[in-house]
Amino acid sequence: MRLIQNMTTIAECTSPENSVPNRVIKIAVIGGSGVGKTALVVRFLTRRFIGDYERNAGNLYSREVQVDGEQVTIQVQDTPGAEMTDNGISLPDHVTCSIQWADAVVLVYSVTDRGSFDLIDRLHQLVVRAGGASVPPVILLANKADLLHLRRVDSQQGPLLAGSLGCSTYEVSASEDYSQVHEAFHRLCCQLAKQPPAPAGSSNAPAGAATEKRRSPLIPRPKSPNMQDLKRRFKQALSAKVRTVTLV
Ligand SMILES: Nc1nc2c(ncn2[C@@H]2O[C@H](COP(=O)(O)OP(=O)(O)OP(=O)(O)O)[C@@H](O)[C@H]2O)c(=O)[nH]1
Repeated sequence: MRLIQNMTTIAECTSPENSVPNRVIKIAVIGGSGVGKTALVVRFLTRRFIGDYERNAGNLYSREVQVDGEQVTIQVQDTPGAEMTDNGISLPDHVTCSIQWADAVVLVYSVTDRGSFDLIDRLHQLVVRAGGASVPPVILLANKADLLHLRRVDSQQGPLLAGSLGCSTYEVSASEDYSQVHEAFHRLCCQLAKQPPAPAGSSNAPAGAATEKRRSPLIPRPKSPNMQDLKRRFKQALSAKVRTVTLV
């Protein structure tokens, strides 16, 4: 519970008498600035595309879903954008902590932003280093596929890069197509759900017991000045079936 203090979560209504804790699947979403990380996370969790976000300080979203017939809690950590600088890569600490915390990582670039594509290799190296002996599953998302006239990364380049990194890739559009986004995240969740369950008595333990050693116990949470605004937006976006919960 400490991990999700002071964070906005998005959850479907659940039965309060359900005493068996759900399996928790933790996913970190990382990539360059403005590639659509928040838009993708929100699209996956709420089906909605909300086109207007403040710069992301790193929020954790949570939702209960069915994966292969099992009720699981998916926690998705959105992260601030990484940037290439003259001295290498500029990476908020939050990103590294999120990778250490996660059971799986979603790497995102925008097909309209060559720089964000060039960052992926470096970000993947970071994931491999942070993972040590147990590198988490990774998928590569090429976002903004709808912006044909602004494309700067050919559609063949994503699969080539993914092949060299040993991960799956999906070309998606958070704004135009929910099903592609859902398929990418859902397949990842299915893959994680097949891993052995966490050891008894550790509800915050990762899905794979072997990966426990690399987990960061607590992600430092930058206080987002935009939290109130985000809450308002999500309340608008959520359907009647879904409620917004803030855990303090
Ligand atoms: N056309 C189009 N625009 C998109 C898509 N995904 C995101 N956007 C837009 O791209 C901009 C950035 O989206 P965000 O979701 O805030 O990107 P981010 O990666 O979270 O940004 P940072 O938090 O600044 O790193 C917003 O104006 C979105 O509306 C997409 O698939 N197509």
